[in-house]
Amino acid sequence: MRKLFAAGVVFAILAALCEVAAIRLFGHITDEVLTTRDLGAFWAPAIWWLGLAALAGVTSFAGAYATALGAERFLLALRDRVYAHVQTLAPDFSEKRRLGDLMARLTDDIEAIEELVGSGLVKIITTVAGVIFFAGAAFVIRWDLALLTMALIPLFLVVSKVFAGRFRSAAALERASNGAMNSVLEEGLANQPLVQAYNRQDAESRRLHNEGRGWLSANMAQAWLAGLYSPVVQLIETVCLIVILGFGAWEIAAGRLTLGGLLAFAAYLALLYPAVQSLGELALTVSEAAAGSDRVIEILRNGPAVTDARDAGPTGRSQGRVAFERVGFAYPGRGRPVLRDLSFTAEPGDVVVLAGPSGAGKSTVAKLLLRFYDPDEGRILLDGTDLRCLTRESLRDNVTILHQETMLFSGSVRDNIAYGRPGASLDEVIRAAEAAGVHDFVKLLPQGYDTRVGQRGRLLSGGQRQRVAIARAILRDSPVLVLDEPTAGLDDATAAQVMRVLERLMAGRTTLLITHDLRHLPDRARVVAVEPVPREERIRLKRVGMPPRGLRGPRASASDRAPVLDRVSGTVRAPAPARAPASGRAAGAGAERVIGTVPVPGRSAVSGGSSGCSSKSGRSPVPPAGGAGCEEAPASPGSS
Ligand SMILES: Nc1ncnc2c1ncn2[C@@H]1O[C@H](COP(=O)(O)OP(=O)(O)OP(=O)(O)O)[C@@H](O)[C@H]1O
Repeated sequence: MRKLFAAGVVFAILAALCEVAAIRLFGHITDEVLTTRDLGAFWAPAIWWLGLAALAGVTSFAGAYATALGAERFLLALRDRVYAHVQTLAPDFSEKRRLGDLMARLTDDIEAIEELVGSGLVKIITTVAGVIFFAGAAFVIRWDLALLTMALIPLFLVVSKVFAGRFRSAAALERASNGAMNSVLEEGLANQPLVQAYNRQDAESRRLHNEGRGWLSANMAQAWLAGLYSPVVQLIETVCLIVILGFGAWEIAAGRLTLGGLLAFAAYLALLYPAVQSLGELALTVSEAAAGSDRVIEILRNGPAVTDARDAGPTGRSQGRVAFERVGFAYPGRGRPVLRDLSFTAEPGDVVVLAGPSGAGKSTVAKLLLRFYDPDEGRILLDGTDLRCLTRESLRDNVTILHQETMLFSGSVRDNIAYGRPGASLDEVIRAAEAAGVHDFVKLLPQGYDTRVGQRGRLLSGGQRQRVAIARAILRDSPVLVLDEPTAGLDDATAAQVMRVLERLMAGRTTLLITHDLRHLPDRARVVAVEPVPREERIRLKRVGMPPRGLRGPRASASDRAPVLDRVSGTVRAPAPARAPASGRAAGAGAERVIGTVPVPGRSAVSGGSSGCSSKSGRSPVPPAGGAGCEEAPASPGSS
């Protein structure tokens, strides 16, 4: 790209030099041919002039092409870079923002940066070079006239400076309102079924109109400034030309300047002043570009919430032993912790159900397991290794999450299933689809596996989308599985059907099942209740036992109803024998039971030494908060 920009500069300078030489020839023709009426002296300079014009045409085309190519490549690379950066940030980054605004930053505003540092830079260099050449040539003809010309140039610069400041504010407003307008469009289109079902079409149109009005007035402010700028500058230019021509006429009358000299001088000025003027316009473009670039830089300033430690290593295929050891966590910027002293273990083949009220922090457990964030206290282990000692890529290769809201892309059914394992063959896709119960309905689709599923899979039913996502997870075949509310909102029969499909997926894997719904749990399920952290500095740790399915209910004996106890690290131990659920709460499933109350340990209680990355024990002492023994790579903002 740099080479292309350099070539653009060189060609543009060559073109400018050709113009300088052509004007010199014009002066020569005026003095040696027109004034002397010597036609014989015309042909040689005329042929040179033609040659120069052809060369100027070729070089200016080559310069423009090289600059455009460099600019487009720069744009492509910059967009890739910023998008790749956004993908390193915790998903909450985009969730907290308006998507339309984010997209405007990734498209229009990035283009503005290109204008600033790509083609803009080339334009600045070549315009400055043009100013120097035309001014230099004018100096050669008459240095005193040229000095007078130069003395008038600051007038242009003062005017452009005054305009540029105002233009930047207007451009910043226009960028922001463009983002706001895109957000309204994106939200309105993404939620179209809701908009129509709630008869909110007019309200949405009004919302767009209001944002559009803000955008319109910002654009008009820009148009007003740009429109005013040109006549003001042209007026100054005309004044300058009249002064120079008047002075030149006086010099000709005194016999100190030839007509050809004055005409060539005027021709240089005719190129010089527009060049100076376009330098001023560049100041406006730069102002506009700077407004856009501020918005992109704001994205780049956000660093990822976690980075790989310098000594982090990849893990191969994990066995799937997961352990949370006295984990405490608060979202960045939120003082109140979401999780406090959470401990549980899950062995390969286990199904650990994370149950608890809405907002208790169940999904946060999944985010911590995927290492979107690191815990503030305690640690999380995979096969006995602290997650902070693993590379995020290898960790995530071992964990598959099925989100509550099924996420599909707008490609075909096959594309969406194969997303779980890029490069999977059609046979593998079909096997996964069969296991997930997708194959039967896909056979009925017009193009089978090549049928496109529409934006976010909207052309499929909710249940079909969910099964495609399950097939994708089956194909991914990772040892640890996180299922986030897979049966939320489903009736009993459908929930049972979904759980039957999921059981195939869960077989042989470690599963964390986040749910409020305690129906249809597999026999081996153990329930860990996640409680909201109370405001006071004490925490009640709840444990829940799930009697095996089929043994719940009134006919089960007391021993049958004994909970399958979770292993608990820390101070809480297995409870006294279980009591039968009092009132068949939660559709007869094992009712929640508080098994212990433990004080929140002070920092000294949890800082019993550091495990270091080499520790393989899932029961090793809890390290100091935030330290796992791995060296954190510096999370320099914007440097991922
Ligand atoms: N990115 C975030 N930044 C700040 N707070 C958050 C963020 N995500 C979640 N929270 C807060 O953390 C708490 C726990 O959220 P979480 O989604 O883990 O709850 P949950 O138990 O999964 O709830 P539900 O059952 O309703 O899905 C909530 O109070 C929520 O508002």
